[in-house]
Amino acid sequence: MAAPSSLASSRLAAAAPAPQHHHQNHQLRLGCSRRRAQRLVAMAGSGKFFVGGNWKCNGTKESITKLVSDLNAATLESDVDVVVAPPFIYIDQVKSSLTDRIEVSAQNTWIGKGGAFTGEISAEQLVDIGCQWVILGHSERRHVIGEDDQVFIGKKAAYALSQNLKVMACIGELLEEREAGKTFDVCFKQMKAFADNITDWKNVVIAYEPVWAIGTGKVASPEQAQEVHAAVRDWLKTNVSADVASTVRIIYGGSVNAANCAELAKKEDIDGFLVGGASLKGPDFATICNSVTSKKVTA
Ligand SMILES: O=C(CO)COP(=O)(O)O
Repeated sequence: MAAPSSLASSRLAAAAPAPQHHHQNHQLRLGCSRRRAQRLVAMAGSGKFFVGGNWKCNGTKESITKLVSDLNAATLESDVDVVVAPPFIYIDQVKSSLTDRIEVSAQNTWIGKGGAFTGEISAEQLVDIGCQWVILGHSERRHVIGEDDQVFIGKKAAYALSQNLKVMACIGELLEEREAGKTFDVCFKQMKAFADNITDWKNVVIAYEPVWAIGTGKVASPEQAQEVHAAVRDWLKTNVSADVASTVRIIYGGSVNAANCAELAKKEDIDGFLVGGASLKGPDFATICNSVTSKKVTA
C-alpha cells in the first residue's frame, strides 16, 4: 500500500475557513500540532481519500461486464480507496471479474443473523462471497423504503461490523429540512443512531448525502458540504471522541460528477465521495477517484 496521504495533515495545511460560531471545536482541532494529527491518522487506519460507486438498482450482466472492464483498464491514483456497490445479484460476477484494487460493497443487509427472513441477504452471506463493505442508511432506503434509525439502521451497522463488514454510514437532510434550518439537527440525530450502536469506528466511513442533491443534478456547493462535514466532525468530537473526530472519513454524495469533483475535493473536511449516476460510467468514475490529486498537500 502506498504511504497514506494524511487527510488530517492536509486539513492543517489548508487555509482555515472563516470562523463560525458552531465551529469552535473544529477550530481547536485545526490548531492541534501536525505531529499529533498524523499520529491520530496512523491510529485509526489508512486515512486515505475514499470514493464509493453506488450502482443502485442499475445494470445488466452485459452492462456490468463493460463497466468492470472499463474499471479494470482505468489508471487510479494509489492514495485513494475505491469501492463499488453493485446490486446484490451481480456482486458475485463483479467480485470474480473486477481487479482486487477495487473493493466491493453491498447496498443493504439484513439486521442480524440469516434465517427465515424471506427476501433478505445476511451479512454472513455477503462475507461468504467476498464482499467487504455495506452501505447503510442510504436516503432511498430511509425515504422510499421506510427504514428508520431506531428499528433498522443503527442495529444493521452494529451487526454488519460484528461480522467484519465495513460500513458506509449515510446521513443527510431533505430539502424542506434544510429550508427550515434543521440540517444539523437531522444529521446529528442520524449520527446518534449510528453512534449508539458503534463502538469501533475504524471500519466506518460516514457519507453525507443531502437528499435534495441526490440524482437531481443539484450538487451541494463545496462550502455547503464543507459546513456540514465540519459540523459532523465537531459532533463526533463532543459525542464520541476527539480521536474518532480527527480520523473518521466523511465523504460527500449527491450529484458528484467528473466536472465538479475537484472543487469539492479541495475542501478540508471532504475526504472523498459516494457517487451514484456518474459511477455507472467507468472513465468518469476514475476521474472522480483521481480527484484526490486536488487534495494533495503542497505546503
Ligand atoms: O445517492 C447517491 C450515492 O449513494 C448519489 O447519487 P447521484 O450521484 O446519482 O446523485
